[in-house]
Amino acid sequence: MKTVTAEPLTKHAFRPFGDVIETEGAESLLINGGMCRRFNDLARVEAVGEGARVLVNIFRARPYPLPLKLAIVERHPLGSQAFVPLQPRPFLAIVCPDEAGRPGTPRAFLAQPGQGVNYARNTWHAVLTPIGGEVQDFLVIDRGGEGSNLEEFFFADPFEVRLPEAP
Ligand SMILES: NC(=O)N[C@@H](O)C(=O)O
Ligand code: NI
Repeated sequence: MKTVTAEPLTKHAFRPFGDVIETEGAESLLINGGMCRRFNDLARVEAVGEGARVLVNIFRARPYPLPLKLAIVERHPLGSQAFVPLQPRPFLAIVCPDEAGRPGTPRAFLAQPGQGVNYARNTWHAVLTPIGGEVQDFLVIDRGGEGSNLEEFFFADPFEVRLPEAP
């Protein structure tokens, strides 16, 4: 089984797959008479196709044991999908480049507390992957409407996803 080792989640590294939702390095402005700082326009939300609309959801997700066996990835051709943790704990964002309509080698990004992700429309990704042993809630922003918004791919040879060795 091929091994994928998680790498730090950074805007630059994640750019080909979507957005990192975080205040670090984000443009912001003071609003409400100086009582609030708005970190603005952090992700590109897309919802296309017949009857498309943006959904705001909460996912209460169970954690996965590590190392993770990754046998399937998916993508949403009609919309983006954002995951923002509601508890400040790490999670894994696993994505693949598209290679002529099939997912290439996965890349796993370890999101730190304070980071969320937005998968760009049609980006191959693993389903929501909390780690660390506790159920975790996520605010999820994605697309509703008509038509099929899910394409799945089953790897003939699953990958093993693990965290980097402690320094
Ligand atoms: N099924 C669903 O709403 N969630 C998945 O798309 C996912 O990426 O977790
Ligand atoms: Ni998804």
